[in-house]
Amino acid sequence: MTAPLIDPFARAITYLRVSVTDRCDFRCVYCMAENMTFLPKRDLLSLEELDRMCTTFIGMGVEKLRITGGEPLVRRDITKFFAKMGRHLETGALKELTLTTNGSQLSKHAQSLWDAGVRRVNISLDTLDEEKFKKVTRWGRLKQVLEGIDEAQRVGLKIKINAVALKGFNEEELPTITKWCNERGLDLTWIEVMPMGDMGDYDRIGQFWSLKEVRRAYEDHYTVTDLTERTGGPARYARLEETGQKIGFITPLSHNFCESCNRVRLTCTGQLYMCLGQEDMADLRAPLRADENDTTQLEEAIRAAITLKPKGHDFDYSRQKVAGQMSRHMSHTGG
Ligand SMILES: Nc1nc2c(ncn2[C@@H]2O[C@H](COP(=O)(O)OP(=O)(O)OP(=O)(O)O)[C@@H](O)[C@H]2O)c(=O)[nH]1
Ligand SMILES: C[S@@+](CC[C@H](N)C(=O)[O-])C[C@H]1O[C@@H](n2cnc3c(N)ncnc32)[C@H](O)[C@@H]1O
Ligand code: SF4
Ligand code: SF4
Repeated sequence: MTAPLIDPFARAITYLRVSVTDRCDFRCVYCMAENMTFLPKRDLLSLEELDRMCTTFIGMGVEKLRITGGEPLVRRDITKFFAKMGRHLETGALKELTLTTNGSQLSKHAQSLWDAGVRRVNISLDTLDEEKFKKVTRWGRLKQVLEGIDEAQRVGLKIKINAVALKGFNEEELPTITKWCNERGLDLTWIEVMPMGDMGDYDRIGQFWSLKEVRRAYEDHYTVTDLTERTGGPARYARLEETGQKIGFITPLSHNFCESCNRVRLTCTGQLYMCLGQEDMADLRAPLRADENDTTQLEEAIRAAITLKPKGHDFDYSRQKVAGQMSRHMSHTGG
C-alpha cells in the first residue's frame, strides 16, 4: 500500500462512496425532479473501469466502500461488480463492502450481495404508509420494498433503515416506525433534509425537521443514552433503554460533523467530489483512461484532489432561507 490519504485538515480518507448510476426507479421529492434528464449510458465508466478506480483507492488506504446511486441495483450486472469487489474483503484490504439502496430490487439481488461478502445494507424508507410512500417516492411501491427487506433478512443481511425526517410528513410516524424497526430487528437512522438540487417550489425549510426535535420526541417516551460507537459514517447513535434499540442521527444542519469527515465520493462518470456540500470536484476519468496498465497518473490525480478537500459544507436554514444549496441533485453523488 502507498502512503495514506490525508487531507489538509489532517483527516484520513478511508471511506469511498461510489455512485454507480444516476438513474433510479423512484423519484423521491427531496432528491430528484419528476422529469429528470439522465446521463447517456456512453458517459458512464464501465464496470471494469469502476473496478480499477475502486481498487486504486483501496490500494491508497480506503477500507470502507459504499455503493450507491441513483439506485445502485438498477445498474445492469451490478452484482457481478460486487462479486469482483469481494476479493478485497478476502485479502483484508477492505473492511466493509456495502450499499445504500431504496430496497426495490433486493428481492432479486439480496442473495448475490451476501455471496459477494456484503453483510450490512442501508435501506431508505421514510414511511410505512402505502399512500404516503407513493407520495414521497412518486413512483415507488411500498410492498416491493418490504418484500426486499424480507429477502435481505432471510439471507442474513443486517439492515439499517434510513429515514429522512420530514416535518408534517413522517413526524407522526416516529413511534410506529421505531416500533416496527424494533420488532423486525432493524437499526434506524434519521437524516436531516439537505438542500441538494434545485427543486423549484419544493419547500425545504417548511419540511425541515431538526433532529434535535426528533431526539426530544424520543425523550418524551424513552430514556435516551448517547453511545460512543461509530460505524465510520456520519451518524451518532443513542440507545432507547426501554427496548435496547439503537437509533442513529445524521445532523448536517443541527450539529455539524465535518471535523471527523473521512470520506469522498466518486460519480458514475469518474468525477471525485471531495465534499457532499461543496461544488469542488476533480475529473479522474482522464487519468484513469491514460494507461490501462499503470495507475500512477490516477494515483497522482487522487492525491492532488485530496489536497483540495474543503473543511465542510455551508448548509444553513437558520435565517429562514436556504444557504449553501448545491446545484447538483443528491443522486449525482449518492448521498
Ligand atoms: N452532510 C453529509 N451527509 C452525509 C454524509 N455521509 C452521509 N450523509 C447523509 O447520510 C445519508 C445516509 O448515509 P448512508 O448512505 O446510510 O451512509 P453512512 O451513514 O455512512 O452509513 P453507515 O456505514 O451505516 O454509518 C446519506 O445519504 C446522506 O444524506 C456526509 O459526509 N456529509
Ligand atoms: C441519493 S440516495 C441513493 C441510494 C438509494 N437510491 C437510496 O435511496 O437509498 C441515498 C440517500 O440519500 C438520501 N437523500 C436524498 N436526498 C436527500 C436530501 N435532500 N437530504 C437528505 N438526504 C437525502 C436518501 O434518503 C437516501 O437515504
Ligand atoms: S433517494 Fe434514492 S430512491 Fe429516492 S430518488 Fe433519490 S436515488 Fe432514487
Ligand atoms: S459535508 Fe463534506 S466535510 Fe462535512 S461530513 Fe459531509 S463530506 Fe465531509
